[in-house]
Amino acid sequence: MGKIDEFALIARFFRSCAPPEPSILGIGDDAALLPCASALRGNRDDASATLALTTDTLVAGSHFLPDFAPQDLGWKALAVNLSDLAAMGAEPTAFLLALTLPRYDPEWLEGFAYGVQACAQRYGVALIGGDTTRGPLAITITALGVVPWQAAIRRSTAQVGDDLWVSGQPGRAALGLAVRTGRLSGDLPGCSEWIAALERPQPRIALGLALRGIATAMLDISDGLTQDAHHLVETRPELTLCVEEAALPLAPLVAQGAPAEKAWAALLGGGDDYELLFTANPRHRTAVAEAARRAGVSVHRIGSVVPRSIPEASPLVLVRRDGTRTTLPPQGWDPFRVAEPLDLDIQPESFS
Ligand SMILES: Nc1ncnc2c1ncn2[C@@H]1O[C@H](COP(=O)(O)OP(=O)(O)OP(=O)(O)O)[C@@H](O)[C@H]1O
Ligand SMILES: Cc1ncc(C[n+]2csc(CCOP(=O)(O)O)c2C)c(N)n1
Ligand SMILES: [Mg+2]
Repeated sequence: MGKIDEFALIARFFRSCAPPEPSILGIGDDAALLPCASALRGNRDDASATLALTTDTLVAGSHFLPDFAPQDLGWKALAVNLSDLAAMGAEPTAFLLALTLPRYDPEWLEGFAYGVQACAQRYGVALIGGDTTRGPLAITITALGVVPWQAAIRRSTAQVGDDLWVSGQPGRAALGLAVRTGRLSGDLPGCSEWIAALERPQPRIALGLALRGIATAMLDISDGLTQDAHHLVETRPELTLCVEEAALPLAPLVAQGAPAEKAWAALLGGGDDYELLFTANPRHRTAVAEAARRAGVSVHRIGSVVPRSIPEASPLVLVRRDGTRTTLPPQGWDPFRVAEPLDLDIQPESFS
């Protein structure tokens, strides 16, 4: 295959099939939005109820290592889909499960089903259908949620002057993967937490719901903080996101024993984290903190949205501790690029 990334591929081959219908939100956000006079969740009379729909695949070797426990795989396959609903501020309802299995292995299936069930129960979603076939191991889940059309939090609606926030501790999953592949020692104090982030991600459903009416734009950072941050301004050439180095939650990873350079790379471009990246007006700082407290998740204010000075200026800028600025390139996961996930071109100030 020639050199192309995932997003260029979708734009080139699939955009033309997208609905011209303005009442549908199609390709380009974490989930599609399909308005329907819905009977779901008792919203029988609520014509504004909208379905949020998303699908994600996990493929052996590409998304998980061969020794990944089936229970964890079941949990993660559902959790990564629910994360895309969380990123819209949607309430998850149900899911479809398409399984491709190399062989019938009841012991493996029991573990996998147990993990799916645990995640489904935790987030109150029902399995309503799917498909089962034979082939190389792959799991595709399609998740459905509900959100009033006006309440859905899109990627493209950040405002000049907004704060930029991130939930939790991005970088842990990439460090967990580095431990699992022997690139980091398994004796570091943070290991069990990093591996839990990799194997049992917690979709930020409660936070997504609590941020309705507060966040102006949002997405989940499955691919890596800087790469996904670029998506927030992809359709907004008049905006730049400024990320303040001093505000990034790097210290907790280092305190847990991650070598500073690896912690930095994992934080900015590791991916597989499923935290929420969002913007909100500064007058909502207390409301954001309160939403996070209610959801039981930490949030960090890591930067702001500013006007892009000239069209060629960078969509994403790192503001160093001394106030100097440098372009932040999109770093993160791309299934069509094979790269060492913890190698980054850009270094924190202390080692450059
Ligand atoms: N083959 C495809 N055809 C049509 N749309 C697609 C296709 N693949 C992806 N998309 C759409 O492109 C957008 C970006 O896709 P992507 O899978 O990167 O979503 P994401 O939320 O950024 O990442 P993740 O899958 O890691 O959650 C989404 O709106 C998705 O629905
Ligand atoms: C063996 C192995 N290799 C790589 C990774 C990292 N990884 C997998 S999926 C993903 C992001 C979302 O993917 P997608 O956009 O394809 O849904 C990342 C960063 C892993 N966990 N295990
Ligand atoms: Mg997403």
